[in-house]
Amino acid sequence: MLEAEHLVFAHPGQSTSYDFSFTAEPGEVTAISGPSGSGKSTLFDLVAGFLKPESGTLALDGQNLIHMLPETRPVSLLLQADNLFDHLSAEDNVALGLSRGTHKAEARRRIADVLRQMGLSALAHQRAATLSGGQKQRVALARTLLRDRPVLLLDEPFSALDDDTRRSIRTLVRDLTVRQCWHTILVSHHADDIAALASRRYQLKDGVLASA
Ligand SMILES: Nc1ncnc2c1ncn2[C@@H]1O[C@H](COP(=O)(O)OP(=O)(O)OP(=O)(O)O)[C@@H](O)[C@H]1O
Repeated sequence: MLEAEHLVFAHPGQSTSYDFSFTAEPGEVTAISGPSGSGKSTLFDLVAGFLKPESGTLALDGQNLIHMLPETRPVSLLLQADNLFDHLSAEDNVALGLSRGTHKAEARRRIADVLRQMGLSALAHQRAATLSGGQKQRVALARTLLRDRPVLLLDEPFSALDDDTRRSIRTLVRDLTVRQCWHTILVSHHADDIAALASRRYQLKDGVLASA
């Protein structure tokens, strides 16, 4: 279980002080919604380690993550767009999810495997710049699968997609979350995304999270 207890933070020069507490279970999607400017990105930055809280704990299965650097945290992040390097192929973007020192043959096998699982084998050598929005999110998810960190932060990942693509990427997120036992946290303004995916919901208002 991922558990945040009183993660307290204030941006310099801002009057709002955040005090975040929440839990996220493995194999489940936990949804967080709240108006623009309510602090959703701030919360993600605290979980990912880009911001340091003034106090509080953030623990995964009892291990405190607060002192871990962003690159070593058990966390992956997927945004609405711009998750890929446009000049690299789909395959090379996915390869960025591999840990350093993976043997070449093993790397090739694992990359080909996740591309196949995500239905992307035919696009492996295509430059990311030439992919559709849905294909790009699929490639980004393939990289996340290769990385396989237990916490997945999703910041409006479906917003730029048409309805059919949105549904198929949503299904992928749900299936991967269950299969990989990820603690997936979804920030979304869309009630239908939340209804389709979330087992647990929080509303962010006035700097705190309330169960919704
Ligand atoms: N680096 C910063 N320095 C000062 N204030 C900041 C900084 N980053 C964000 N803020 C402020 O903190 C508040 C919360 O911002 P945040 O981006 O977390 O909100 P959000 O809920 O993600 O918004 P949106 O839905 O529009 O993306 C806003 O008032 C914002 O202006």
